[in-house]
Amino acid sequence: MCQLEVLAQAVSTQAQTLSRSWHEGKDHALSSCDSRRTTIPPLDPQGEEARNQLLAALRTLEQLVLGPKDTMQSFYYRTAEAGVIQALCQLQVPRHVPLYGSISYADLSKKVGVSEDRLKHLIRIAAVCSNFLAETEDGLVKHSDNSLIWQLDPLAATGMEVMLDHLPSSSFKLGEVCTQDPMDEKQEVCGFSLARQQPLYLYLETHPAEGRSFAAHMRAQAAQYGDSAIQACYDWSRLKEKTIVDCGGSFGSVAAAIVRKEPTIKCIVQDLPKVVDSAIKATAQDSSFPHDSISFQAHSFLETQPVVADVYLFRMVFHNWSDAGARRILQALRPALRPGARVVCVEYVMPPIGTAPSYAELATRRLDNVMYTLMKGKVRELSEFKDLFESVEPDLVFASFKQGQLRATHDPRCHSVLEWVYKPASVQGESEAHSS
Ligand SMILES: C[S@@+](CC[C@H](N)C(=O)[O-])C[C@H]1O[C@@H](n2cnc3c(N)ncnc32)[C@H](O)[C@@H]1O
Repeated sequence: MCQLEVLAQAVSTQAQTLSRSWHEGKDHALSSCDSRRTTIPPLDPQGEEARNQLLAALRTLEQLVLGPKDTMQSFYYRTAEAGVIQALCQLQVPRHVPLYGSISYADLSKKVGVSEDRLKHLIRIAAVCSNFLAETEDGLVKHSDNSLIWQLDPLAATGMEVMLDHLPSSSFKLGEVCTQDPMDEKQEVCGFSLARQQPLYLYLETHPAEGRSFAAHMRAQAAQYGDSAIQACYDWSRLKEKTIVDCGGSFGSVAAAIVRKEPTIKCIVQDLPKVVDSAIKATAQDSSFPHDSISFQAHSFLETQPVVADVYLFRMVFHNWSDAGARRILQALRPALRPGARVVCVEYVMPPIGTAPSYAELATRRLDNVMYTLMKGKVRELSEFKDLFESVEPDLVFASFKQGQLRATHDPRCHSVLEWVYKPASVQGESEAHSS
């Protein structure tokens, strides 16, 4: 059998397994007005693995069928097609198309102030190329599975709009970034800042509506699977009676998940002053928030850490920072470290090239690209994490690594956990002397 047939057969086998798992639950209809589902239904482990394998096989199959020249063309065509979806969103088109039923081009044209002819072209491009919006048999505009998100999950839709507005244009600055900062020494020189003349966080501050949408979308993404992903990723019972500083802990949802699992833990959530202000206001109204166990503190992790604690937690922080920035964060932590203190990172970790299933590596390399483009961040391999910590504080001894799930599409279950313990050489020397 040739590669084409082998792949096609793999697709068929995996599709059968996926279909079995998919149809086991009652609620299996994909995004539709009736199911109100914008994600695939929960699958059993076999179904999950079949989905991963299927996505990888379909991608290889498509490239094989296209051949190299048409594959390369499809890359820039798709970028241009993302531009069409961005334009339709900017014009608020998907919000004017009703959840049920349809709208005429004439009415849509009046609502968004663009000619019927131009709308027809744009919507037909989006519908045919990206399954975004659709036409009824009578030539009216209705939602497709993909555009339904704009009606069913406005928070996700707004987050996607922010990404569509900025990610493609920022990514086309990467060459310039590498020319201006060839050694990755300047955190502020990144695709986003070259495209928008200011870094992402300042841009979001000066565009408050976008800032609020972006932050809410990010929080919703991080909170997928509720408390369970964070509670399962580490044995929090090992930290009974301990104090954790959650560095860059945002609105305290991670801290809340931890103390709900292990109520003897005390947590201090640190973040930038504006975030802490909003977090205090938001949690004050939330009677389910474990106020007795969690306090908030405004502190930049680029400044000397003021709290001596048992554990310093960094969840989804380091991937936002270049090595130079990450070293600053660790340097600022050093003065607070006491023997036995732990540093725990909950992060996406890049598998060394070619070692993980291709679907998992693809998803993680995509994330690496997004982080570098938007923030000069980096998704690190385990060895890169170890080198980073070693370069700043060799007495932080690497203690453990727990691999997150390998999946074709990322969610908090994919987070790995890395742990270091502070064992200063002098203390290590003393304990060795006592034991001999
Ligand atoms: C990707 S979010 C992760 C939030 C949270 N740890 C979680 O896992 O959901 C990064 C967080 O770092 C915070 N942050 C950025 N710069 C910071 C700084 N210099 N000092 C403290 N926090 C900072 C942001 O406000 C944001 O809450």
